[in-house]
Amino acid sequence: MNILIVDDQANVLRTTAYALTAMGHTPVTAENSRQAARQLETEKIDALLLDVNLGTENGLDFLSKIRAEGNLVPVIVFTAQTSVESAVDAMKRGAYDYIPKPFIPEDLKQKLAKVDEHRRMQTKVADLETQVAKAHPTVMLESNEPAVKSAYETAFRAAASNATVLILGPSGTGKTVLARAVHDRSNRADKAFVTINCPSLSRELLESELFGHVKGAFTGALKDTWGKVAAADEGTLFLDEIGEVPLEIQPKLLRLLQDREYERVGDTRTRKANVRLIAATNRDLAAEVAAGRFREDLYYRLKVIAVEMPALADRPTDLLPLVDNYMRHFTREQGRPSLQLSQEARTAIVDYPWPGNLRELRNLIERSVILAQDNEITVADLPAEFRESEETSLRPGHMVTIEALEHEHIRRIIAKTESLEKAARTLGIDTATLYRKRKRMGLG
Ligand SMILES: Nc1ncnc2c1ncn2[C@@H]1O[C@H](COP(=O)(O)OP(=O)(O)OP(=O)(O)O)[C@@H](O)[C@H]1O
Repeated sequence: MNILIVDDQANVLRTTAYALTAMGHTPVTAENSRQAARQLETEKIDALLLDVNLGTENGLDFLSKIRAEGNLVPVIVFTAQTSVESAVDAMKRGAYDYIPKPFIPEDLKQKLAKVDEHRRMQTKVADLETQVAKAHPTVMLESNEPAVKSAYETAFRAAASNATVLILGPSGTGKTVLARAVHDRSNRADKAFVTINCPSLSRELLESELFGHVKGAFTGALKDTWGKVAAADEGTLFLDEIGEVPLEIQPKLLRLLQDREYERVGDTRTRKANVRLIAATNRDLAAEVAAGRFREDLYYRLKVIAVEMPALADRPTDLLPLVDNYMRHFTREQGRPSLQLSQEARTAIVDYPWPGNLRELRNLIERSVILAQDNEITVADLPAEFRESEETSLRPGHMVTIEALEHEHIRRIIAKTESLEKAARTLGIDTATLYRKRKRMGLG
């Protein structure tokens, strides 16, 4: 942790800094409240050690002041051995803990370990809160599709390393969910997972959002800030839509990847950040490189471990398990445990091309569960595009050839069943025959 020590006695500053360094922390020092305030503004401070007696100043007044400004940094107060009152006063004013002076390094170490644990819990809670807010249905990370299985396997094998993972694929295919799953399987799982959505910000804002800035760096930079790179220190930074990062920022990302170094906007001091990067894009990065919109060196650096999430239309055998997964989740969430999906509605879902991928499917199931009037979701409960596809599709009794009907029937049964064996059993033919038919019809 970066720890600020505030004490007016130079020897205390020196020995405490020495002890902190030996414990693996980075000490920063200040002799009075003015210097301390400046350090809090310019440095990323994780904990503060504050002496009650700061010469002519009272350290506890400084504590009250930073709390009034909304600064929640954990503070451990140095109190005189005999003064119970100042310890009580310190706790009342928002100190995290106190330690009587002189102290032995072991006591300080234990108190700091508690602070560190507290910080971790705070990050975890913030993280869980965002997850809950997004109300992710139970994520399904199994698949019957070889392409998806291989994407998951590669990504999870790389999870334990610090390697950058690039996740490609159309919008709504689960790139963010996969990035999160990689983080959860890494040895950084108990640290922060920080997301930055690149296209939603202008170049200036994106740069400052990533790296932070110093006061006055640009119009509107009213105070020093720390960016998401600093927030993700020791954890994972997820760059969503990296294909849209402006060319000017790309070299800075490359430097962060290669040297783990960066500077805040308007700052000359180089800082280190131990972040693991996961990036995603729905753009064809090779084409972006060819068009001169994406740096080739960054592209090669990113694509060392690249996985591709296919469109939902290319995952036919995953479709119904995903539907059942969402049905379970939303019927529970909406308190409608006996609600079912009718066979016709299932067929309409199988027939639909799913341009919006998993996101569209999730939204459809959520909407249907909320709106269904009886205990069954029927085709009539689905939006118009599903009913149209049902009416225009090939059905017995429509003016179509037997071959076209057979083709359509086989396609749907394959899409609905988990294996070719099961499909063959449903169709009443043997697997080898189905295999041949499928090939001839171009369904495999
Ligand atoms: N494996 C999964 N199991 C269940 N639901 C999933 C899964 N993956 C994604 N989803 C759901 O699909 C939706 C889109 O997922 P996600 O945001 O990860 O896609 P994305 O590819 O990152 O999209 P975009 O490119 O638009 O950012 C979310 O609502 C998510 O809950």
